[in-house]
Amino acid sequence: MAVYTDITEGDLGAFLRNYSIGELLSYKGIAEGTENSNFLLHTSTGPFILTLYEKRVEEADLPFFLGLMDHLAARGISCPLPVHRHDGGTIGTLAGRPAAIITFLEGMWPRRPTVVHCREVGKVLAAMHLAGADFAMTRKNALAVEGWQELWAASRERADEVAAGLTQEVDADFALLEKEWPDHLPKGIIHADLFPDNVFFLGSELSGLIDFYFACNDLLAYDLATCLNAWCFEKDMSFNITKGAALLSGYQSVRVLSDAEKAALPVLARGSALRFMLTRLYDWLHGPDGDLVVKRDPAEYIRKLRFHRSISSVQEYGLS
Ligand SMILES: Nc1ncnc2c1ncn2[C@@H]1O[C@H](COP(=O)(O)OP(=O)(O)O)[C@@H](O)[C@H]1O
Ligand SMILES: N[C@@H](CCOP(=O)(O)O)C(=O)O
Repeated sequence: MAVYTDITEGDLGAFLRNYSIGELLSYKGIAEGTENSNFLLHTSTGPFILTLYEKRVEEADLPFFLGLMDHLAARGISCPLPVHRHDGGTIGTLAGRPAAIITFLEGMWPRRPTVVHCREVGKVLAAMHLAGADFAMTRKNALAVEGWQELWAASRERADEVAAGLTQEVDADFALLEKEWPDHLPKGIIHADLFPDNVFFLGSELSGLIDFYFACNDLLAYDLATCLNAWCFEKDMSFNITKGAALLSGYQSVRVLSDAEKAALPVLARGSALRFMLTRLYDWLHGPDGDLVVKRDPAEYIRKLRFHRSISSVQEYGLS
């Protein structure tokens, strides 16, 4: 993330009086991340994460996100737990933003994902899909095709400033995706942003998942396509088929893909690459700047989109 909203010690102290997490020893803003403002708190009972929810998070969705973490953790998926306040709730207000405290998850996200990481992520993604099956709440994906169109409408005019020819390329992507988006595939709870910085490892062991603030109900295979994009490209933007194979076989060791899901992977991966290119492009053109704000480069996803446009068979993703 970043820090978009700063807090004062006085406001934080008053906010913490609603919790039984001990005495505040220190706090600092976390520069990592993109969407919300996060702070690392140290109290006399240990470390915690304080999140102030920003622009893309609707307050009305917070019970879904926080309830999902509780639900998944109860089914064996390691993730942070929302800390309850004295009044039983998990959501308060700090510096004018909705805010919550979650437990601290040990581990580090992999800066250079390996084949082993990819296999582990495939397995945990499938396990999360199965564990989410009986979650009682639902949330529509705000960043499905309609949401992409809004981002594009707000950025299209200046897209060629970012990459020559982008306007024409993306218009063609929309024409294809609106026609071929597969609505008939298995749906359920998806993470929708399972990038390396949202998966923690202790050594080669996966220690847990964070950042459920895009989670929603959508196509399960779309979540897998997002992981292909986020985990299996090298720094030079070449697709690493060995990593793709590890991710897909890890996933299928827990949940087998149907033939229709396999066949849809190219269009899903293209749609997912478009989605991340568009949020990055929008933030690049319209997002706030600041010392603790790191903007992500849309160019990476422009190149991934070009790769997916060139795919002629799903075997090119490493599917055996
Ligand atoms: N529960 C947690 N335990 C440990 N570190 C966390 C936890 N949640 C967030 N962080 C830290 O905060 C950073 C940003 O969190 P993230 O949820 O990805 O933010 P955003 O939603 O703004 O992208 C992470 O990269 C990690 O360093
Ligand atoms: N993963 C997205 C940005 C969302 O940021 P995160 O810190 O919540 O993962 C991207 O890479 O564009």
